[in-house]
Amino acid sequence: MANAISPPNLYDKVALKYPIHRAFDITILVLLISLLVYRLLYIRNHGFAWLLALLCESCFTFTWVVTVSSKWNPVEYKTYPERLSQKIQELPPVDIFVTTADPVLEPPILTVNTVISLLAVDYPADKLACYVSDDGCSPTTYYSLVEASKFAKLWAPFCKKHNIQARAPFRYFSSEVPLNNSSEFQQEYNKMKDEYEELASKINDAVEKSIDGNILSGDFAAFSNIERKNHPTIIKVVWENKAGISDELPHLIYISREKRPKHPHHYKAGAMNVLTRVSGMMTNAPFMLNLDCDMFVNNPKIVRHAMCLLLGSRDERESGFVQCPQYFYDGLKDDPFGNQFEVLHKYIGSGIVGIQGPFYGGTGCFHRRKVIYGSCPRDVGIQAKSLTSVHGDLTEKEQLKIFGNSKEFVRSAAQALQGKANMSPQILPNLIEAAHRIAGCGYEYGTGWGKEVGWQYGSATEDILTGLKIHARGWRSVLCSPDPRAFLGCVPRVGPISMTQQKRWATGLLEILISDRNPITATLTARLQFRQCLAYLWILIWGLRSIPEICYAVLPAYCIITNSSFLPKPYEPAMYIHVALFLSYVIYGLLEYLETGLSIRAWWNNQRMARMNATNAWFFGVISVFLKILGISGTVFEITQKDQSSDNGGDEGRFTFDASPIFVPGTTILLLQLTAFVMGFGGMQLPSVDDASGLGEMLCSVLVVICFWPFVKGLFGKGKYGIPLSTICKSSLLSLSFVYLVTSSSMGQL
Ligand SMILES: O=c1ccn([C@@H]2O[C@H](COP(=O)(O)OP(=O)(O)O[C@H]3O[C@H](CO)[C@@H](O)[C@H](O)[C@H]3O)[C@@H](O)[C@H]2O)c(=O)[nH]1
Ligand SMILES: [Mn+2]
Repeated sequence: MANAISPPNLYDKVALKYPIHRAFDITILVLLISLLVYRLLYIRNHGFAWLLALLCESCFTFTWVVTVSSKWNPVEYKTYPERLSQKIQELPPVDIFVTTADPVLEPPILTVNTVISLLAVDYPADKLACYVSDDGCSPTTYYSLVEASKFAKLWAPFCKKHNIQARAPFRYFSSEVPLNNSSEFQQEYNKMKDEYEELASKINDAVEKSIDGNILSGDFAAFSNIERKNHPTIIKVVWENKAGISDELPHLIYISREKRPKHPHHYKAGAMNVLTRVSGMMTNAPFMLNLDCDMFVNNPKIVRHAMCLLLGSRDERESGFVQCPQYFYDGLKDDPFGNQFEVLHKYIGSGIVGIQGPFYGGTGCFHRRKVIYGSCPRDVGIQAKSLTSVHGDLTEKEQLKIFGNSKEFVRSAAQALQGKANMSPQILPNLIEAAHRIAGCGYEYGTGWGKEVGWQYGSATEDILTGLKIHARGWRSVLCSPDPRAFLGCVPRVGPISMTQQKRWATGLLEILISDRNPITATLTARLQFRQCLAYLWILIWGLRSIPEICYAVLPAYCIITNSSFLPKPYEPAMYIHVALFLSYVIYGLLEYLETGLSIRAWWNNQRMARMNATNAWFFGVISVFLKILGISGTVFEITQKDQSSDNGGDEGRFTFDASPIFVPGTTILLLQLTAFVMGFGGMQLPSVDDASGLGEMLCSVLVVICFWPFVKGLFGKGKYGIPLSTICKSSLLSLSFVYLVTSSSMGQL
């Protein structure tokens, strides 16, 4: 029994080697620095355009430095769930959280599929409990869950018996009928298919009839006469695994937390904290898995894979949390909206994994309950008091202050902090009254929730902020990327929706950067590693990057209009720096895409979307943070619409527009280039001093137009494919004022 003495590893950490990539990284860095040196040396001979180019290129160089640092040591984890039984006696309990917020933007059938797939995972059912938070307070969602739990009682055994991979029924039944000739399987398959169709049609009917709030009764009475943003807490035990049987269904609990108009509810972070507390009181599992409502289980063994990482390391500090990469299903071909992030995951993602560990991505993540409650890794010892207010020596009074005024909850939290599982199984319905109190909107007032413990408030990207807080206390995190992929979610399939999402991210990230919880402070005063700080900066500066991007996109047009230059002339040797930089950047990008198995078209789409997102969505992120600082408006979490299959009727992937001001910057940049062409070719340029614009500026301007080609099409498109007239008017006005201003000020200088 050699195994008993030294059990095998539950996982391996493998360093990945990409020497060619490193060569490109360094080459581009050297070229960028040479460019900056060259600009500085010749700054005296040149005008404003040169200075602006220098400033923009300094920003790009900084971005490149943080990118290279983030990518430098890529790492991958391999997990061996089949060895779990040799290493541990009993699998630990896991509480699962699913959040949904709007039955229209997030159709209940999607949420229900996610929940069903979770109820059917390959893990002892008595060790799981699934909590669904419904910020939409929708009786339709509740009804759908009740019906879904009935279906899941048939579905889970079917999946386990036949070892089905796709455990979200809509996914399973939308693929071809599996080749299994046994008549028993065929019979069961047909039965399950009928059952699922019946469930889907029931849910569909409920959505269409949209249950009338005045006539709700019985089990639904709690939903009668309420408003979505003004209602008491509703908690319902949809299904309880009373006898604790491992092949029954896990518990399923519905929660709609209290909302009142005057109380901030902190969007998803607020919902997560309520889920944390209610589950703490009911099942108090030491591990928690959280998922957005559209992320279904694609690898039924995922909880076991995660356990390899959570239980397999000698020091639990190594795995403060386990994040699965966010992958999507049914993404459009060649990623026209640049939002599938495959290349990003592969290179930057695995690079960050090699530093202090992946960022928390908001979904598909396994947390340790005690880490969420604010604890530090053991080895931090005496330092803990400076890193967290939740340390070993808290009195009960202090605990009540931090965790809120509920003795029952504080007792469960103390257990969780000691890493103990819930010893005595509880009868769930008996706990509902106490649970109501901790789900109330006044409960957190004056406590540590949102700041010292739980999901962090104050940013629209609560995920990054919460993960940052955890890393700052000295925890590391791990990436779990089994084959097949762990979870799959929806990706926006329409341009404007994707842009709104990017805007929210840029907003939330910038909110973190300017707050006192930024990574620089965390490195100086806490235990965030220096290179992890650079990795956080790489993502937190998304919004700010819009400013040099916009300036650089306007620069060629500016130079042509004012007849000045920001590039060396074609015969000057310095031109080689620019050409080499351009070529190595393009070749490197193509290499990454082709190696990932993507097409050249996908590379181009991503490049162009990166420019369009930066100049439009990210810029609006900056504006909304600016308005927040001025106190003019608060930032909001605009929910991403999940199912847009019918929205783009036949012409999927074509960019569409709406009347949102988000498209003004892009349209203006485009109109400026067009104006510049007219002035350049029409001989309307200003007379030049000695530094006339030339071929370089013209080519750059053409390149900008090509990047903004969807906007060119939008200028001439009709309906949703066209840029609305109001946007064109605003942009024309902006462009004209710009041309007037720059020409009149240049004339003044002559
Ligand atoms: O008031 C709210 C708003 C949102 N949500 C839920 O939050 C999740 C994420 O919202 P979604 O609109 O899908 O945002 P995405 O941009 O797709 O989400 C990404 O970015 C978010 C941070 O901006 C993270 O929280 C997410 O996990 C991550 O997937 C969904 O389950 C929502 O139901 C709530 O529960 N309450
Ligand atoms: Mn989402």
